[in-house]
Amino acid sequence: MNYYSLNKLAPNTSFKEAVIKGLAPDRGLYFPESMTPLDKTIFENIDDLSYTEIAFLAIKQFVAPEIPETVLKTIIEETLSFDFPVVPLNENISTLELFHGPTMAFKDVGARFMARCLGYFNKDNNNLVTVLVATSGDTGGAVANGFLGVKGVNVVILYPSGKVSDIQEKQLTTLGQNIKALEVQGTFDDCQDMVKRAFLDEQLTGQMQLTSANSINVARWLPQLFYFLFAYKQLHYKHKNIVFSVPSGNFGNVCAGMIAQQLGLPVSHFIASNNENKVVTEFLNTQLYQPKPSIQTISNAMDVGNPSNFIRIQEIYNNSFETLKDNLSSYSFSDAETKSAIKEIYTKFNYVADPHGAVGYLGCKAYLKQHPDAHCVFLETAHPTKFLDVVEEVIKEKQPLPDQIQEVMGKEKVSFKISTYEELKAFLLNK
Ligand SMILES: Cc1ncc(COP(=O)(O)O)c(C=O)c1O
Ligand SMILES: N[C@@H](CCOP(=O)(O)O)C(=O)O
Repeated sequence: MNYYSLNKLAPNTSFKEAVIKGLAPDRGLYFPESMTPLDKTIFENIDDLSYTEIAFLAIKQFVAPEIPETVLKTIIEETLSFDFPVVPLNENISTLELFHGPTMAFKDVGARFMARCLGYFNKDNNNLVTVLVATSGDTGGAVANGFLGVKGVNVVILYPSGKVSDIQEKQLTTLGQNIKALEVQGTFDDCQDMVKRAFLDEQLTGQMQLTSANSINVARWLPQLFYFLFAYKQLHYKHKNIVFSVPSGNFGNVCAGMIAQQLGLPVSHFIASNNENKVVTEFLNTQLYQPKPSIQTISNAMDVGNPSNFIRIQEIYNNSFETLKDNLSSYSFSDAETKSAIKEIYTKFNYVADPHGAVGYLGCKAYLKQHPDAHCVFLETAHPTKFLDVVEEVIKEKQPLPDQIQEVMGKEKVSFKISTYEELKAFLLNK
């Protein structure tokens, strides 16, 4: 598959080059040149297919021919070595748990898939690749874990100081080896801007091969489409009118769901559920797209004021506002509403949700008011214990710590403080 830049000022490129570059030279995001819908029988016979078979059939067109099918099968098997259960809450609402991976956030799949693709592309050369990542909380930990010890790859993670949870910070600052963490005095958007600026800096790109492990990288973004197929496999026999409520920040996840829809997944609608960072909610109400500085909330991984992937979403729907509105609704919720939702989910359904999942639940409720016949699946994108302070305060109960979390708790944080792009550049050049 070839990819084109959404800024349309750079040459089209292969999957391999798109993964190694991350962002196109014109600063555009890469987008697949074509998408062939999957054979209908795949959806008809989905019960007979395993998760790895479904994932293989869905992604192979995007990575061929650079990743041979036998290699792809191994990459997928290693990537998907944990479960993706759907838990029903009532007749109209289920949750898809995406936190059973090593860092207990949905980013694990994309990070593990991309690390293995890059490892494969790098196996025969000695060129060192530097992976730059901006994180508002979860991407950093997942990328640190997924890329730890990958030959020929150094990872530099930028995170906003004081704006990630304690456990998230431990996950991204304690692994050592080829993983370095930079603590930025600023917001997630500042981190993301610095990363994007580095890709354009010829002094840097002349001396090192830089790539991104944020969802701007197609190998990080596209595997997220698996989740929607896995949910369908578990629900299709019970519910016909399935909609997904996706807690959204950088909009990579909901956009991956839309790719699954383009591949033929019978899903009738998407809901982008937001916290107070609501540029897309406002766009759908006003047709004005106005990025804003991000606001700090208790669903911190969604504190994004200028979501990278919105441009891909517009491309999927041919930049038509009407088509977009037919396929996407968006709602925004305050921290107080999110806390009430955590409480409600616990008291009504005896289920402990994290603040991001709780925003997704609220999105379901808002949508179901207008569409009572739908079955809404909200994505539970991180494990509640990653946000221990908030969750325990709301449900007033101590939560047991899963092994993955206990493992990092006692480790020592190592980070380097920076405030400006110049400091990032100096760090990269002196490394
Ligand atoms: C727990 C959690 N929920 C939701 C999101 C938002 O996902 P996206 O950036 O793909 O919109 C993130 C971060 O990406 C996250 O870590
Ligand atoms: N919410 C993310 C922000 C970055 O999103 P990405 O999907 O583009 O990596 C985080 O947790 O870091």
